[in-house]
Amino acid sequence: MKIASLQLKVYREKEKNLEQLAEWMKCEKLQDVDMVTLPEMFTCPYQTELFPLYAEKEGGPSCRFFSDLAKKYGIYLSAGTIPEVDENGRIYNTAYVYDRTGNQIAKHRKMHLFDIDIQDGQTFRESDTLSAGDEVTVFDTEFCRMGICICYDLRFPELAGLMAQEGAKVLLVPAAFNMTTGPAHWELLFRQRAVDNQFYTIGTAPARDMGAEYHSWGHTIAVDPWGTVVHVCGEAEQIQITEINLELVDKIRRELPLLRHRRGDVYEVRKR
Ligand SMILES: NC(=O)CCC(=O)C(=O)O
Repeated sequence: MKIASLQLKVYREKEKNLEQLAEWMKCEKLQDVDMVTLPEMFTCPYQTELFPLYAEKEGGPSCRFFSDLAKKYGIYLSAGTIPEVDENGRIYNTAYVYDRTGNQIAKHRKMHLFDIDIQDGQTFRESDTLSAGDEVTVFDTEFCRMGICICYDLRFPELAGLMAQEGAKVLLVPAAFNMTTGPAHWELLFRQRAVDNQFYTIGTAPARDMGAEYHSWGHTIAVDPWGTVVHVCGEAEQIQITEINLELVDKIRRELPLLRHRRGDVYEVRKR
């Protein structure tokens, strides 16, 4: 299975972001991939006050655009995240995934809102305009089961653990770390979750734009189930191609059987 992760720049205009995606999709490198993954909030600059302005209902114009693109190229599309508005006017940071025929096969609302305040570093309060989701999300492809969570969600090992317990062999993470926590924790977290759960972790980030209000760390990354970094990008726009070796997942889980060695008789991680 071949996954292409697109580290794209985020423009202020929503339509321009969709247009650039359509252009990137024509690229030669993408013609034989099985899945394309996109960054967090890739149609909307990462600014809390903009989320309500860019928000769309599930099935809205951006969703239709993604679905058409998945169908046109016959690929799975993990369409990053976009702001979603529900019937009560609540806004979520939402990831949608489409199959090769354009059907929506997964939807994940970010569960852990990114509210941090680091002295002399990054401050952000997603909860100013966003609500949190409460579903753990896995989905099936013809290759394997996959899980998906969004950026800050990755910091919570129980969530990734639940997806592994539910059979995920690849974890997709649309994300946008920043210049404070990115250098310190980005690679560490992707490696840590991969080693804990013996699955691939794929993080897709926006390219860095120093003219934007929020500076993305970039560094779109793929880590294998042994914890080895398979690829990592820099800060500029780039395509990362990852070959997923599912036999490696099975081999590592067989030889170092962490999932079987959990002491379910003493502790457990479970959904409420
Ligand atoms: N968009 C996010 O959730 C950012 C998360 C982040 O940077 C972190 O350090 O965690």
